[in-house]
Amino acid sequence: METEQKLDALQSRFPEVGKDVLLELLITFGGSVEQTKLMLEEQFGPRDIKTAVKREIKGKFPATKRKANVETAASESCVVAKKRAFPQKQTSFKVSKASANISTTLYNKEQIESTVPYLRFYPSFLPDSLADSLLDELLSKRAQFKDKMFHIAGNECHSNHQSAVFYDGDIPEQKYDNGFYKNSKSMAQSFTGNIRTAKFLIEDQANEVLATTKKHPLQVQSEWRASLCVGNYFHTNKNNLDWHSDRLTTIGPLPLICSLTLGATRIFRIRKQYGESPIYNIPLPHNSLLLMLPGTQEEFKHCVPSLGNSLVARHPRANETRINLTLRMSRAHLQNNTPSCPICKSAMTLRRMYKKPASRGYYFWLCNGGYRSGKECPGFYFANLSDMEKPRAKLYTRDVKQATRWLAEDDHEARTATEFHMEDVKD
Ligand SMILES: O=C(O)CCC(=O)C(=O)O
Ligand SMILES: [Fe+2]
Repeated sequence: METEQKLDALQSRFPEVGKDVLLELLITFGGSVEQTKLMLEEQFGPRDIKTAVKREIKGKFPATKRKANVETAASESCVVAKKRAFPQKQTSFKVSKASANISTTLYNKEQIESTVPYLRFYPSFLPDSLADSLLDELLSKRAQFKDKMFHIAGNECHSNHQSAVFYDGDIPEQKYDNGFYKNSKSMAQSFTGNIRTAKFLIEDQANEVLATTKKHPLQVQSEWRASLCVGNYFHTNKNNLDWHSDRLTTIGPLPLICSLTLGATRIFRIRKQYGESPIYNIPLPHNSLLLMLPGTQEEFKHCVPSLGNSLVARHPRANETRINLTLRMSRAHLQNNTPSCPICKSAMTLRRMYKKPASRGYYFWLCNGGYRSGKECPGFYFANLSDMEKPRAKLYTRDVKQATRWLAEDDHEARTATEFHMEDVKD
């Protein structure tokens, strides 16, 4: 097929992507329409979905604005600020397949850890007095938790829970996730004394667990230190957090994330990113610690639903309010060397492909300009993370053979897929 024909074929499937960008991607993939299509589907959603579903999306998104890839759209509880073109119902499309699946509730440490081995669960983790005073402190800071603001399909959206980002020490110039959210600045705070005390106890627990696991070269090799804490404020049972996996941009591949719940008991849900996965419901009570071990963000999605029964128990002082703190370790060189978008120069977001077995596991950089400012841009690079720990590393490539890839040990489907000529690809 001639290049022009290839471009026409791609354009008919992805009318929202400009021809110049398609050409750039086609070159990146050595002229392979199949591989370019895989990558685009990763961003924009599959194109062979059933007509009914297609029609549903079409009706909701004008063709020019359909870039809001379904994945991203579903990843935040979105309340459209200005226009009503982006319906909240969109979320239900993305999860409908999984919702039809069996959902199982895991009530205790043994059930949680044996069913989802990527998780560790510790009820009543902090000393009671510390958990209570941390809860009181955060309740009193409610005004400092802000809506996350971002764009989907050109519309300004607000999350329907509030967030704050706490930094260990001074607030850095370079914000969490490279200022992914429009209001990253106003969400920034320094660790309080209580958060720092909790951090030390959580770090000890985390390092004890990590010492029992095999470290992958992409993981943090040193002791795990929480330098960053993302707080989520769920004022009532109506506040929720939709299906997502946590962004890897500043915390890197295979991160450990430690999640502490304070206040009301709500359901936390988790399911595999791909395949016919059951949904697991995990009630997280006050002062429980959930460790999401390396690989959890790569292989699973999680959410805190606002279903009527998501509130399991009120808290004597916080009532329906639940505050969640997720402690993370940012990787300085990764953050400093995030590439700029080759098209619009915005900062990019680090993600991992998972939808198709043949491309699953590749890390890639995606322009986040559209999400932050509303100006849509499909800028893309593969991620080459081999020099991630070096101060001035080039962490991107157009060559899939140089791209960093991680596959779960039990992902036989992807390990045996051939479309990407696996024997040529560095794992
Ligand atoms: O509130 C929770 O339990 C989960 C929070 C979360 O997923 C996040 O901050 O990314
Ligand atoms: Fe999360």
